[in-house]
Amino acid sequence: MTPQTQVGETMTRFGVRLRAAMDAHGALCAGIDPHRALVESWGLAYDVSGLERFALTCVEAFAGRVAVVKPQSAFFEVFGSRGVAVLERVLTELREAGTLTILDAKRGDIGSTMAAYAEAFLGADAVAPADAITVSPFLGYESLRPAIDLAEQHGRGVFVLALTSNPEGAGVQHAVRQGRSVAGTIVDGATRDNAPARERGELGGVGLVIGATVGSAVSDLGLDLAAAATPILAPGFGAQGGTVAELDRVFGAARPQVLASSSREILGAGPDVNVLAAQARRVADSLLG
Ligand SMILES: O=C(O)c1cc(=O)[nH]c(=O)n1[C@@H]1O[C@H](COP(=O)(O)O)[C@@H](O)[C@H]1O
Repeated sequence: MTPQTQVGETMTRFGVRLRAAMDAHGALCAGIDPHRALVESWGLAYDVSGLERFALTCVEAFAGRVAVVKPQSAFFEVFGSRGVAVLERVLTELREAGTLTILDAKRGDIGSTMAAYAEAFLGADAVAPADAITVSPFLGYESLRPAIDLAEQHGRGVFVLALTSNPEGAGVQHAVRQGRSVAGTIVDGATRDNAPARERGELGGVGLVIGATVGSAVSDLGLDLAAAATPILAPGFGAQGGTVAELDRVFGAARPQVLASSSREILGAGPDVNVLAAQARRVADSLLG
C-alpha cells in the first residue's frame, strides 16, 4: 500500500488539493489520449510498446508542469490487460511525482455495482488509484452515492457528467421534468454534496463535467455554478473548438472553478518531450487571460 492510500480520512480533501494545483500551475488539465493517429504521428508503432512510450513521454512532459493530468481509459483498455498495466503505471508515476490525476473512465451503474467501480479506482486497496474519476449520472445521481462517499472518505473526487461537449448530449441533458432539466438536477446534487466545502470556503469533492462547447446552455437552463463550490472540468477546449473567450462566455462568474481540459491540441506537439512540455505550458498560460 502506498503512503497516499494509508492516510485515508486524514488526507487533504480533493477540492483543496485541486485549488492548490490550479493556483500553482494554472487551470489546465492535460489529457493523455493515445489515439492511433497520434501514436503513429509520433513515429511509434500502434502496439503496447508504442502506447507505453507515448504515455510515459506524456508523464515526463506534464508531471509537475500542469495542475492535472487526465488519462483516457479507453485508449489503454483497447490493448487489453497489458494496456491497463500501462495505465496503472501512468497513474502511479504521476502520483509519485505529486501531480493530480483524473482517470477518465466515465463509469456509471446501479449503486451496488457502482460500489465495486469505486473500490477499483478510488478505494484504499485500488491497484493504482486516481485522485478523481469521471462518472456518468444517467442511472440517476444517487446511483453514484457509493463513489461520492468513498471518494470523500479518501480525499479523492468524482467528476459527474452534466453538460457534455458532444452535440448529441443536449437531447438527454436539456430534457425537462417537473420544471427542472436533467443537467439541473445533476448540478443540484453536486451543490448539495459540496455544501460543507462551500461553508469552509473550499472547492468540493464532487465536480461537474461541462463542455467548453455548450454555448449558452448554462444560463439557458438556469444553472448557478458560481454558488455551487463545484470544480468544473471543461473538455472541448482546443481540438473540439473551445476557446478562452468561449470559457468566459460559457462559465461567467464560475470561471475560477473551471479546469479546462485539452488532449489532442497538446499531444499533437509530440514526440519531443520538451516541445510537448512547452506546448502544455503555452496552453496553460493562455488560460490566465
Ligand atoms: O469527461 C470528459 O473528459 C469528456 C467529457 C465531454 O463532455 N467531452 C469530452 O471530450 N470528454 C473527454 O475529453 C477528451 C477530449 O479530447 P480532445 O478533444 O482531444 O481535447 C476525451 O478524452 C473525451 O473523452
